[in-house]
Amino acid sequence: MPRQCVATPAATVTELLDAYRPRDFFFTSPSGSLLGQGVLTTVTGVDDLSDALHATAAEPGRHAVAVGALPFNRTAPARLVIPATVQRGPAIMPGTGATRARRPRNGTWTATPVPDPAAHTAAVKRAVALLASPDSTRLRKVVLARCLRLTSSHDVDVAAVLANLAQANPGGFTFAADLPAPDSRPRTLVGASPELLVAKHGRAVVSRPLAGSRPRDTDPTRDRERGAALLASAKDRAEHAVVVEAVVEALRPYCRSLDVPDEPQPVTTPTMWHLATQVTGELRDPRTPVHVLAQALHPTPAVCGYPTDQAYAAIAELEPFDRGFYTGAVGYTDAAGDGEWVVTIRCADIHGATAELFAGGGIMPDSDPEAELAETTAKFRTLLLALGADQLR
Ligand SMILES: C=C(O[C@H]1C=CC=C(C(=O)O)[C@@H]1O)C(=O)O
Repeated sequence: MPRQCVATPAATVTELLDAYRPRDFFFTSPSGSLLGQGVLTTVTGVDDLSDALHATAAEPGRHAVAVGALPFNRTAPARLVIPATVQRGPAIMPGTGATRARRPRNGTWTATPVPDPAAHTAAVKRAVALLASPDSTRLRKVVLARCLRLTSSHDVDVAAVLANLAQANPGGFTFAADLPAPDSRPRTLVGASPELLVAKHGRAVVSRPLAGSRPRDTDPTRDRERGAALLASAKDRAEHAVVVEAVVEALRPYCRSLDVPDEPQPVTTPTMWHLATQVTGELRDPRTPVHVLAQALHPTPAVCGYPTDQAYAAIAELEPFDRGFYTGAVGYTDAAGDGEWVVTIRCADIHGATAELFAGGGIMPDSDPEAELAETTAKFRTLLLALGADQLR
């Protein structure tokens, strides 16, 4: 019987980041940090995760932990791992300098947008037409994304990118997850998501969907105006409401009570404003594992659209690339079924000297194609800054 060694609490976030190597799993959130190293068991279906966790005998008195990533496509294989060792640490305390940035040694970059900006605005126009079409009266929202393929003259320093993301986004969910690679070099999904898909502790469940965005402005007055304009925007509030409705609909069967604020809140990351709603609930059965809730919620209309099947079909028609693990979920579950899973956005898929960055936005009947393009450009900045490639924007 495999045994997992879990040390908790173990280390500072900086120690965990310094110990991180490609192929490990790293996750930090406002409630703590985790580093998983080595592999005891690998699982490709989220439905098999609970059995794998229970089969893993933890050290006496300790809990086993499963970590990993779910792809956007619910029928594609997930990458879920029970690591050989897990170290837990505290959350990053914003403003305390608990983490430090590293200068990435990546050489010179070339960038290829897929699709190119003009093709993305054309796809947004087609989506707007689809949303208005009498044939698709039920399609209310679709999320369209684009990819920026970067190639460096050197292999990308994934540990430096991860440290930079953690340092620049102390209030977010920064992660690195190993992915199946086409050769012997590691392939890593790395990012700093602002969006909590679901967290569960005992009976308590929390989801914080985001939808509706504006780029930040360097001028504080104009920046505040952008936040206020976002909160006042009918288009963004409608886009947001679709997501909250779907989150509530997915959680309701599992919860004996749910608390849903009437109004969204404007929240910031270093690069973006978003509308957020914190949904909290009490589970009927506290043994429901958090990954089961994540699977019930995924994909929310924040990353796919609504209704899901029609939105999924529109994405397949309009996006000229495979999303892979972008707009999936990343997180961990412990032996009690508690844990956190976040929406895989503001991320890159890094393999050798290439980094594929992804960014999308929710398209509504009144979306402006140029504004949607600008939104994706602004969202790329989270990763471009961490890569030391911000000059490419
Ligand atoms: C799909 C993405 O963002 C989603 C999450 C927050 C806000 C969004 C928006 O305003 O469109 C998107 O729904 C992405 O960042 O790639």
